[in-house]
Amino acid sequence: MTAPGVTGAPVPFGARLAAAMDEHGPLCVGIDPHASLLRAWDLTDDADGLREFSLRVMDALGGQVAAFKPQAAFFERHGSRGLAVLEEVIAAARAAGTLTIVDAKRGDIGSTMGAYADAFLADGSPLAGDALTVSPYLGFGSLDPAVELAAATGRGLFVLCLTSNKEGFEVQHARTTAGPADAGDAAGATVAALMAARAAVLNAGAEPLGSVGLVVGATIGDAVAATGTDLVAVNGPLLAPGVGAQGAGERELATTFGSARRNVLASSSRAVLAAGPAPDALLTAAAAAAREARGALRG
Ligand SMILES: O=C(O)c1cc(=O)[nH]c(=O)n1[C@@H]1O[C@H](COP(=O)(O)O)[C@@H](O)[C@H]1O
Repeated sequence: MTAPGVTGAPVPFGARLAAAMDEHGPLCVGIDPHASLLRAWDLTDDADGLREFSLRVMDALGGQVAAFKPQAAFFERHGSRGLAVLEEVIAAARAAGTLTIVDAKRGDIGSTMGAYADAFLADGSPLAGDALTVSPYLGFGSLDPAVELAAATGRGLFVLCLTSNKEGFEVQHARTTAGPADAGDAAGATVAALMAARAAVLNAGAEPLGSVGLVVGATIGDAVAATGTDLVAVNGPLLAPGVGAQGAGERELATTFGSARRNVLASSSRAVLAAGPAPDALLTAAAAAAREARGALRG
């Protein structure tokens, strides 16, 4: 269920996220219920423990942060009961008025991508949050069914561009050769720059922010410049995982994104979750992470 605008059309995700970042600070809390975290919280590593963990996070932080990002893998590892918990988490976030980015990193072709879009982006689907992470490495155009359904329902996408893991360069820094006929100026560009250019076309003219975002890890050092990726031109939200447990902090956030930093949504999972299970401690950890993100990205 998307938030209706004045005209009855859904308010686009980019506008809703921009407002949430202004209100709560540019921080997304990732919900990654690792087995080790369940143990640390004295919970069982099964669907019951997963449910208890996730709903405690919702209770402690719902309405207090710009967004949640449940990582689908940690729900899928508990089978169908785990997926039911993911549905419950999405509904709880909606009830709390907090945006949800479902981190499922889907990517496929044609009608199969259409089915993923139906699952994660259609009104009424229990797995549909406010946005979805997607992988463009079957070609950006393979994401068209998701792009179209997200636009129609006021939802957003985060397209993997420069990921936080050290292996990503093999694909993302590679250069296209002659380039397909429709690549235009991007022919011969790095793959990352091409993905960003494609997102920029979709977000052109959107205010205050388009709804087709990119994932750009906060751990990538000088990769934005090295790949010639124009993050300002994207005019969309930039999801920046890698904060906290993967080692990035205020300095990395401030230096990685340059003049695109106002569009960045920093994302931290384990570093916030490890503060639990006490609700006050979770809230304190999230507030500290949000303060740091605000200082680094909006100071
Ligand atoms: O799409 C993502 O969120 C993502 C992209 C990326 O490049 N790197 C990355 O770590 N992530 C996700 O962000 C989360 C990071 O968790 P922490 O390292 O615990 O903060 C995990 O759910 C990852 O799957």
